[in-house]
Amino acid sequence: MPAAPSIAVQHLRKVYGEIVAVDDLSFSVPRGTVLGLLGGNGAGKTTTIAMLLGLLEPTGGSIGILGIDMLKRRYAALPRMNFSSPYVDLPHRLTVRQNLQFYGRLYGVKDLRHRIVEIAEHMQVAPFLDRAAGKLSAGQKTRVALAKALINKPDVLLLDEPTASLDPDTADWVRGYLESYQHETHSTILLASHNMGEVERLCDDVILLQAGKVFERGSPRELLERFGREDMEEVFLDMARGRGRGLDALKPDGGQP
Ligand SMILES: Nc1ncnc2c1ncn2[C@@H]1O[C@H](COP(=O)(O)OP(=O)(O)OP(=O)(O)O)[C@@H](O)[C@H]1O
Repeated sequence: MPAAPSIAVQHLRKVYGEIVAVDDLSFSVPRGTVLGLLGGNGAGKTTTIAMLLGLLEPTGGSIGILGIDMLKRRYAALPRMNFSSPYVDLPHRLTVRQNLQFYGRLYGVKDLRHRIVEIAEHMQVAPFLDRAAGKLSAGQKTRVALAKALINKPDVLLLDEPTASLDPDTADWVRGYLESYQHETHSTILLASHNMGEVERLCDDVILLQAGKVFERGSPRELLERFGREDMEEVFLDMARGRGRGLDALKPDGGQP
């Protein structure tokens, strides 16, 4: 029997008053793969990630992570997950070390002292472990957020703009790190990003989201072929400017009314 996907989302919906932020979204992510979630501002990426984490209650639909129903038993899955987001600040007054200790305990990390030293070295935050988190530069904060996201060696990692604010060299190095982490641990990553090079490099599969709905889905290579483009930046611009075909165009009637 094939293994259950690490992430299984069905008919997910989130409505804020008149705004439909996520509209009947269904997808699954097999274990050991990376899914990219792409979309313009307001497409519903952050809302989707917040629902996967149980931070936001869906208006409808279901979410399974590692075979666990997140709407009923999320506390069984959370210790094996983690996330980073530029929209969620770590407590400002605590030092980086105290933050990592706090989250490490929350996730029940064994031999936490050693793990903090290890991840601080990997994410190159060791020189400012004893500085208050609120007093770091934007790029330093991003690296601390990633250290926090990896503290429990998660099986499922949700990354919202993981390289935001990083200089090109550091961003490239972080992508390399995530690539090796994913290969070594066979973990599953969901990546929301506006960086198309990052998506092409890291993702096995990509969902193009528009107004909370799936506009297109495929591997970067399939999307490039389907759109007749050379890189994902051009694919993204086609979608944003209404030149993409969308899933309707793949239906036998070509989406004709
Ligand atoms: N708390 C809220 N109340 C009302 N509307 C909201 C709320 N949070 C998000 N929205 C709306 O839901 C839609 C999806 O927002 P979301 O933040 O998920 O988009 P996004 O794809 O992450 O965008 P960005 O790339 O700008 O981060 C937007 O129209 C947004 O204005």
